[in-house]
Amino acid sequence: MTRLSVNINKIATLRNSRGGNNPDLIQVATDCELFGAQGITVHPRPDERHIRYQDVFDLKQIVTTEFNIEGNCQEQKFIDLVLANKPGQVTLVPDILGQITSNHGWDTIANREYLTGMISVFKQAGIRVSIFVDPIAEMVEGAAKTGTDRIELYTEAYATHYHQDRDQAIAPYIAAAELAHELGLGINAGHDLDLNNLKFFADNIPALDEVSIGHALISDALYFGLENTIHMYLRQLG
Ligand SMILES: CC(=O)[C@@H](O)[C@H](O)COP(=O)(O)O
Ligand SMILES: NCC(=O)COP(=O)(O)O
Repeated sequence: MTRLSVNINKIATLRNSRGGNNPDLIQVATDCELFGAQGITVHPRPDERHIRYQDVFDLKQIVTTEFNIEGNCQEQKFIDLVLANKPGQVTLVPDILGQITSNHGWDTIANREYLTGMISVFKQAGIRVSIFVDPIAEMVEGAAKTGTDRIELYTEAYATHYHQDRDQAIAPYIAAAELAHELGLGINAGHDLDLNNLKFFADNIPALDEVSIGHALISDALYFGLENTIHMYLRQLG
């Protein structure tokens, strides 16, 4: 069954907006796991707009499911943060400074040598590595040559086009996942997955190991409550 990793970036956004500790990020992470989340994901960014580097150290002490740290390994501070905390998984995302959110996967062909070197650093530390890629065959093939354990399919395009034509929206992701599986890569997915589009995605993507979901899930929790919302998302994953 596909595992649900809850991204708690937006809890930190709310907390930071008033400068205090409400909502308490550590308590929310603990409760997410209590409510059934099978992983906790954070995406510390250099401007610390939401997840702060200290949050990662604090979360490492209490996360009992799988801890997934996402971010840009082109920042030395990110590399040091991950190696100091040794999460179960690191997800390498090619963000550039000032992006409102992540909006593209790696060019795994142009960055093959760089990614191969970075991936070996984290794997030697005993950390599973996933790299953020678009559902493009050449990028998946390039990912397989870097030594990464998994890819994370960037699902914004699927979410954007889901309502117009869901079969057309998911087609490149099915093809990319089939290729990744043939190449021996694990398959994660994330970005803009929500209660409307998640079940169709999970039902149709072969060998999907994990989805990481944050923005929509936390937004839904404002209406349905966090415990109920996590259960609703888990039900979509069957
Ligand atoms: C890589 C990915 O798709 C998510 O981690 C996303 O980047 C969330 O980041 P924000 O919460 O800052 O939008
Ligand atoms: N890797 C995707 C993630 O962690 C959360 O993305 P989103 O659900 O906040 O768009």
